[in-house]
Amino acid sequence: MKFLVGDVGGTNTRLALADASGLRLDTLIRARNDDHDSMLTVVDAYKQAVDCSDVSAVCIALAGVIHDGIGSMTNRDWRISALDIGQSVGAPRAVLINDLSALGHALPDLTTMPVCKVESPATNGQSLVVGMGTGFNVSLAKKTHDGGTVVIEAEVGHAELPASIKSMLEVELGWSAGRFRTIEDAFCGSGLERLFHATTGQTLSGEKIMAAFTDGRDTGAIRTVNLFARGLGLLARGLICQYLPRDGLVFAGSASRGILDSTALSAFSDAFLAPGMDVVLPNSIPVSLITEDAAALFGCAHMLNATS
Ligand SMILES: Nc1ncnc2c1ncn2[C@@H]1O[C@H](COP(=O)(O)OP(=O)(O)OP(=O)(O)O)[C@@H](O)[C@H]1O
Repeated sequence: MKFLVGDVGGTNTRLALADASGLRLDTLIRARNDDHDSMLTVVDAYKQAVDCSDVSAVCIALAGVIHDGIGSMTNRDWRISALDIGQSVGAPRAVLINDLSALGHALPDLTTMPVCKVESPATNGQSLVVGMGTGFNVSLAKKTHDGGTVVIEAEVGHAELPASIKSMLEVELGWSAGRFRTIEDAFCGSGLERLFHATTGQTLSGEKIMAAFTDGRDTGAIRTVNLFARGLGLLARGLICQYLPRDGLVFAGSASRGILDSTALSAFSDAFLAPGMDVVLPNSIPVSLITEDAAALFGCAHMLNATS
Protein backbone atom coordinates (compact mmCIF):
# COMPACT_ATOMS: atom_id res chain seq x y z
CA MET A 1 0.00 0.00 0.00
CA LYS A 2 1.20 3.48 -0.86
CA PHE A 3 -0.70 6.63 0.13
CA LEU A 4 -0.36 10.34 -0.58
CA VAL A 5 -1.21 12.47 2.45
CA GLY A 6 -1.36 16.25 2.78
CA ASP A 7 -2.15 19.21 5.00
CA VAL A 8 -3.25 22.40 3.24
CA GLY A 9 -3.25 25.46 5.51
CA GLY A 10 -3.93 29.07 4.63
CA THR A 11 -0.18 29.71 4.18
CA ASN A 12 1.58 26.35 3.78
CA THR A 13 0.98 22.91 2.31
CA ARG A 14 2.75 19.75 3.44
CA LEU A 15 2.70 16.56 1.34
CA ALA A 16 4.23 13.15 2.00
CA LEU A 17 3.82 9.47 1.22
CA ALA A 18 2.66 6.95 3.79
CA ASP A 19 2.32 3.18 3.90
CA ALA A 20 1.09 0.44 6.22
CA SER A 21 3.78 1.31 8.76
CA GLY A 22 2.79 5.00 8.82
CA LEU A 23 4.06 8.32 7.54
CA ARG A 24 7.31 8.35 5.50
CA LEU A 25 8.98 11.54 6.76
CA ASP A 26 11.77 11.11 4.17
CA THR A 27 9.20 12.06 1.48
CA LEU A 28 7.86 15.17 3.27
CA ILE A 29 7.82 18.41 1.26
CA ARG A 30 6.54 21.78 2.50
CA ALA A 31 5.36 24.31 -0.09
CA ARG A 32 4.35 27.95 0.30
CA ASN A 33 0.85 28.34 -1.16
CA ASP A 34 1.66 31.81 -2.53
CA ASP A 35 4.06 30.09 -4.98
CA HIS A 36 1.15 28.15 -6.53
CA ASP A 37 -2.15 28.87 -8.30
CA SER A 38 -3.98 25.88 -6.89
CA MET A 39 -3.60 22.70 -4.89
CA LEU A 40 -3.24 20.76 -8.15
CA THR A 41 -0.03 22.65 -9.03
CA VAL A 42 1.33 21.87 -5.55
CA VAL A 43 0.63 18.18 -6.25
CA ASP A 44 2.23 18.48 -9.72
CA ALA A 45 5.40 19.94 -8.17
CA TYR A 46 5.39 17.15 -5.57
CA LYS A 47 5.12 14.49 -8.31
CA GLN A 48 8.22 15.98 -9.98
CA ALA A 49 10.18 15.53 -6.74
CA VAL A 50 8.78 12.27 -5.34
CA ASP A 51 7.74 9.07 -7.13
CA CYS A 52 3.94 8.93 -6.82
CA SER A 53 3.39 5.90 -9.04
CA ASP A 54 1.15 3.19 -7.55
CA VAL A 55 -0.47 5.50 -4.98
CA SER A 56 -3.67 3.66 -4.03
CA ALA A 57 -5.33 6.30 -1.85
CA VAL A 58 -5.07 9.99 -1.01
CA CYS A 59 -6.10 11.83 2.15
CA ILE A 60 -5.79 15.62 2.24
CA ALA A 61 -6.44 17.59 5.43
CA LEU A 62 -7.43 21.19 4.84
CA ALA A 63 -8.19 24.32 6.83
CA GLY A 64 -11.77 24.79 5.68
CA VAL A 65 -15.14 23.17 5.22
CA ILE A 66 -15.86 20.12 3.05
CA HIS A 67 -19.05 19.25 1.18
CA ASP A 68 -19.44 16.36 -1.30
CA GLY A 69 -15.71 15.91 -1.86
CA ILE A 70 -15.03 19.62 -2.39
CA GLY A 71 -13.06 21.57 0.20
CA SER A 72 -13.41 25.37 0.49
CA MET A 73 -10.46 26.92 2.28
CA THR A 74 -11.27 29.38 5.05
CA ASN A 75 -8.27 31.67 4.57
CA ARG A 76 -7.39 31.15 0.89
CA ASP A 77 -9.29 31.40 -2.33
CA TRP A 78 -8.82 27.71 -3.19
CA ARG A 79 -11.42 25.04 -3.82
CA ILE A 80 -9.96 21.56 -3.55
CA SER A 81 -11.55 18.57 -5.28
CA ALA A 82 -10.80 15.11 -3.89
CA LEU A 83 -11.62 13.61 -7.30
CA ASP A 84 -9.16 15.90 -9.14
CA ILE A 85 -6.32 15.13 -6.74
CA GLY A 86 -7.03 11.40 -6.89
CA GLN A 87 -6.97 11.54 -10.72
CA SER A 88 -3.78 13.61 -10.71
CA VAL A 89 -1.85 10.82 -8.97
CA GLY A 90 -3.89 7.97 -10.48
CA ALA A 91 -5.33 6.90 -7.12
CA PRO A 92 -8.74 5.17 -7.13
CA ARG A 93 -9.65 6.63 -3.72
CA ALA A 94 -9.28 10.20 -2.44
CA VAL A 95 -10.75 11.80 0.67
CA LEU A 96 -10.66 15.26 2.22
CA ILE A 97 -10.85 15.89 5.96
CA ASN A 98 -10.72 18.99 8.12
CA ASP A 99 -7.15 19.72 9.31
CA LEU A 100 -8.08 19.85 13.00
CA SER A 101 -9.85 16.48 12.62
CA ALA A 102 -6.63 15.09 11.16
CA LEU A 103 -4.74 16.41 14.20
CA GLY A 104 -7.27 14.71 16.49
CA HIS A 105 -6.65 11.39 14.71
CA ALA A 106 -2.88 11.99 14.87
CA LEU A 107 -2.71 12.33 18.67
CA PRO A 108 -1.94 8.64 19.40
CA ASP A 109 1.10 8.86 17.07
CA LEU A 110 2.52 12.14 18.37
CA THR A 111 4.85 13.08 21.19
CA THR A 112 3.91 16.45 22.62
CA MET A 113 5.90 18.98 24.66
CA PRO A 114 4.39 19.64 28.12
CA VAL A 115 3.61 23.33 28.64
CA CYS A 116 1.65 23.25 31.93
CA LYS A 117 2.23 20.01 33.83
CA VAL A 118 -0.24 18.36 36.20
CA GLU A 119 0.77 16.06 39.08
CA SER A 120 -1.96 13.41 38.76
CA PRO A 121 -4.39 14.24 35.93
CA ALA A 122 -7.98 13.00 36.11
CA THR A 123 -8.69 11.44 32.72
CA ASN A 124 -11.98 11.20 30.80
CA GLY A 125 -10.61 10.13 27.41
CA GLN A 126 -11.13 13.60 25.94
CA SER A 127 -8.41 15.84 24.50
CA LEU A 128 -8.97 19.20 22.86
CA VAL A 129 -6.65 20.11 19.98
CA VAL A 130 -6.28 23.86 19.44
CA GLY A 131 -4.83 24.82 16.04
CA MET A 132 -3.44 28.35 15.71
CA GLY A 133 -1.64 29.13 12.46
CA THR A 134 -3.10 31.17 9.58
CA GLY A 135 -6.43 30.55 11.27
CA PHE A 136 -7.88 29.26 14.55
CA ASN A 137 -9.92 26.15 15.20
CA VAL A 138 -10.28 23.24 17.59
CA SER A 139 -11.33 19.57 17.53
CA LEU A 140 -12.31 17.26 20.36
CA ALA A 141 -10.68 13.80 20.23
CA LYS A 142 -12.46 11.19 22.33
CA LYS A 143 -11.02 7.73 22.94
CA THR A 144 -13.47 4.87 22.30
CA HIS A 145 -13.75 1.62 24.27
CA ASP A 146 -12.20 -0.39 21.41
CA GLY A 147 -9.02 1.74 21.44
CA GLY A 148 -10.03 4.00 18.55
CA THR A 149 -10.65 7.74 18.47
CA VAL A 150 -13.77 9.70 17.56
CA VAL A 151 -13.12 13.30 16.53
CA ILE A 152 -15.74 16.03 16.87
CA GLU A 153 -15.36 18.92 14.43
CA ALA A 154 -15.92 22.62 15.10
CA GLU A 155 -15.43 26.06 13.56
CA VAL A 156 -14.59 27.83 16.79
CA GLY A 157 -12.45 30.55 15.16
CA HIS A 158 -15.59 32.16 13.73
CA ALA A 159 -17.33 32.45 17.11
CA GLU A 160 -17.48 35.85 18.85
CA LEU A 161 -14.57 36.72 21.14
CA PRO A 162 -15.48 36.03 24.78
CA ALA A 163 -16.49 39.13 26.78
CA SER A 164 -13.53 38.79 29.18
CA ILE A 165 -11.10 39.10 26.25
CA LYS A 166 -13.04 41.97 24.66
CA SER A 167 -12.90 43.86 27.97
CA MET A 168 -9.17 43.24 28.33
CA LEU A 169 -8.57 44.52 24.78
CA GLU A 170 -10.75 47.59 25.42
CA VAL A 171 -8.70 48.46 28.51
CA GLU A 172 -5.40 47.92 26.67
CA LEU A 173 -6.23 49.22 23.18
CA GLY A 174 -9.15 51.64 23.57
CA TRP A 175 -11.22 52.09 20.40
CA SER A 176 -8.87 49.83 18.37
CA ALA A 177 -10.27 46.86 20.32
CA GLY A 178 -13.35 47.06 18.06
CA ARG A 179 -11.29 45.52 15.24
CA PHE A 180 -11.35 42.20 17.09
CA ARG A 181 -14.80 40.66 16.71
CA THR A 182 -14.21 36.92 16.32
CA ILE A 183 -11.76 34.58 18.04
CA GLU A 184 -9.80 34.26 14.77
CA ASP A 185 -9.55 38.07 14.42
CA ALA A 186 -7.23 37.97 17.44
CA PHE A 187 -5.80 34.46 17.86
CA CYS A 188 -3.80 33.40 14.81
CA GLY A 189 -0.68 34.62 12.96
CA SER A 190 -2.45 37.58 11.37
CA GLY A 191 -4.24 38.26 14.68
CA LEU A 192 -0.84 38.76 16.30
CA GLU A 193 0.04 41.16 13.46
CA ARG A 194 -3.27 43.02 13.94
CA LEU A 195 -2.64 43.28 17.67
CA PHE A 196 0.87 44.60 17.05
CA HIS A 197 -0.53 47.19 14.66
CA ALA A 198 -3.22 48.25 17.15
CA THR A 199 -0.55 48.53 19.87
CA THR A 200 2.26 50.25 17.94
CA GLY A 201 0.80 51.53 14.65
CA GLN A 202 3.46 49.46 12.85
CA THR A 203 3.21 46.49 10.48
CA LEU A 204 5.35 43.39 11.02
CA SER A 205 4.93 39.66 10.26
CA GLY A 206 4.10 37.21 13.07
CA GLU A 207 7.58 35.67 12.87
CA LYS A 208 9.26 39.09 13.11
CA ILE A 209 7.09 40.17 16.04
CA MET A 210 8.14 37.01 17.89
CA ALA A 211 11.79 37.59 16.97
CA ALA A 212 11.57 41.19 18.28
CA PHE A 213 9.89 39.90 21.46
CA THR A 214 12.63 37.32 22.00
CA ASP A 215 15.32 39.94 21.37
CA GLY A 216 13.84 41.83 24.34
CA ARG A 217 14.45 45.39 23.15
CA ASP A 218 11.20 46.25 21.32
CA THR A 219 8.70 47.38 23.97
CA GLY A 220 5.83 47.27 21.42
CA ALA A 221 6.55 43.61 20.63
CA ILE A 222 6.89 42.76 24.32
CA ARG A 223 3.55 44.41 25.12
CA THR A 224 1.81 42.81 22.11
CA VAL A 225 3.06 39.27 22.68
CA ASN A 226 2.29 39.33 26.40
CA LEU A 227 -1.22 40.67 25.67
CA PHE A 228 -1.74 37.95 23.04
CA ALA A 229 -0.52 35.23 25.44
CA ARG A 230 -2.71 36.55 28.29
CA GLY A 231 -5.75 36.57 25.98
CA LEU A 232 -4.94 33.05 24.81
CA GLY A 233 -4.85 31.91 28.46
CA LEU A 234 -8.32 33.41 29.03
CA LEU A 235 -9.60 31.79 25.84
CA ALA A 236 -8.17 28.39 26.87
CA ARG A 237 -9.91 28.70 30.25
CA GLY A 238 -13.26 29.10 28.46
CA LEU A 239 -12.53 26.21 26.08
CA ILE A 240 -11.91 23.74 28.92
CA CYS A 241 -15.36 24.55 30.35
CA GLN A 242 -16.98 24.03 26.94
CA TYR A 243 -15.22 20.76 26.04
CA LEU A 244 -13.97 19.30 29.38
CA PRO A 245 -10.76 17.84 27.93
CA ARG A 246 -9.45 16.17 31.10
CA ASP A 247 -6.80 14.26 29.10
CA GLY A 248 -5.34 17.53 27.89
CA LEU A 249 -5.39 20.74 25.93
CA VAL A 250 -3.02 20.27 23.01
CA PHE A 251 -1.84 23.27 20.97
CA ALA A 252 -0.70 23.00 17.33
CA GLY A 253 0.30 25.36 14.49
CA SER A 254 3.12 27.86 13.95
CA ALA A 255 1.58 30.65 16.02
CA SER A 256 1.02 28.27 18.97
CA ARG A 257 4.63 27.14 18.77
CA GLY A 258 5.89 30.73 18.56
CA ILE A 259 3.94 31.89 21.64
CA LEU A 260 3.98 28.85 23.94
CA ASP A 261 7.61 27.91 23.32
CA SER A 262 8.76 31.37 24.47
CA THR A 263 8.88 33.35 27.70
CA ALA A 264 5.33 34.56 26.89
CA LEU A 265 4.27 31.19 28.35
CA SER A 266 4.18 32.79 31.81
CA ALA A 267 1.57 35.38 30.66
CA PHE A 268 -0.49 32.48 29.21
CA SER A 269 -0.18 30.38 32.40
CA ASP A 270 -1.02 33.29 34.73
CA ALA A 271 -4.30 33.87 32.86
CA PHE A 272 -5.10 30.17 32.34
CA LEU A 273 -4.38 29.11 35.91
CA ALA A 274 -5.82 32.15 37.73
CA PRO A 275 -8.00 31.12 40.69
CA GLY A 276 -11.76 31.47 40.48
CA MET A 277 -13.13 28.46 38.57
CA ASP A 278 -14.48 25.92 41.04
CA VAL A 279 -15.99 23.20 38.86
CA VAL A 280 -13.32 22.66 36.21
CA LEU A 281 -9.92 23.36 37.72
CA PRO A 282 -7.53 24.56 35.00
CA ASN A 283 -4.58 23.27 37.04
CA SER A 284 -5.96 19.72 36.65
CA ILE A 285 -5.79 19.89 32.82
CA PRO A 286 -2.39 19.15 31.25
CA VAL A 287 -1.46 21.62 28.50
CA SER A 288 0.98 20.56 25.79
CA LEU A 289 2.32 21.64 22.42
CA ILE A 290 2.65 19.67 19.18
CA THR A 291 6.11 20.62 17.93
CA GLU A 292 5.88 18.61 14.67
CA ASP A 293 4.86 20.91 11.78
CA ALA A 294 3.59 17.96 9.70
CA ALA A 295 1.48 16.54 12.54
CA ALA A 296 -1.80 16.47 10.56
CA LEU A 297 -0.19 14.08 8.05
CA PHE A 298 0.11 11.44 10.78
CA GLY A 299 -3.67 11.69 11.20
CA CYS A 300 -4.24 11.29 7.44
CA ALA A 301 -1.98 8.22 7.35
CA HIS A 302 -3.74 6.82 10.42
CA MET A 303 -7.19 7.31 8.78
CA LEU A 304 -6.17 5.63 5.51
CA ASN A 305 -4.57 2.69 7.30
CA ALA A 306 -7.66 2.25 9.48
CA THR A 307 -10.02 2.22 6.49
CA SER A 308 -8.01 0.38 3.79
N1 LIG B 1 7.10 31.92 15.33
C1 LIG B 1 5.89 32.40 15.02
N2 LIG B 1 5.18 33.07 15.96
C2 LIG B 1 3.95 33.55 15.68
N3 LIG B 1 3.33 33.40 14.50
C3 LIG B 1 3.99 32.72 13.55
C4 LIG B 1 5.29 32.18 13.76
N4 LIG B 1 5.69 31.52 12.63
C5 LIG B 1 4.67 31.66 11.76
N5 LIG B 1 3.68 32.39 12.28
C6 LIG B 1 2.40 32.74 11.65
O1 LIG B 1 1.62 31.55 11.56
C7 LIG B 1 0.88 31.55 10.34
C8 LIG B 1 1.21 30.28 9.55
O2 LIG B 1 0.91 29.20 10.37
P1 LIG B 1 1.13 27.68 9.90
O3 LIG B 1 2.53 27.48 9.46
O4 LIG B 1 0.62 26.80 11.00
O5 LIG B 1 0.29 27.70 8.59
P2 LIG B 1 -0.90 26.93 7.97
O6 LIG B 1 -0.83 25.47 8.26
O7 LIG B 1 -0.90 27.37 6.57
O8 LIG B 1 -2.12 27.56 8.79
P3 LIG B 1 -3.64 27.03 9.01
O9 LIG B 1 -3.60 25.52 9.07
O10 LIG B 1 -4.04 27.65 10.35
O11 LIG B 1 -4.44 27.58 7.87
C9 LIG B 1 1.27 32.81 9.57
O12 LIG B 1 0.26 33.80 9.83
C10 LIG B 1 2.59 33.22 10.22
O13 LIG B 1 2.79 34.62 10.19
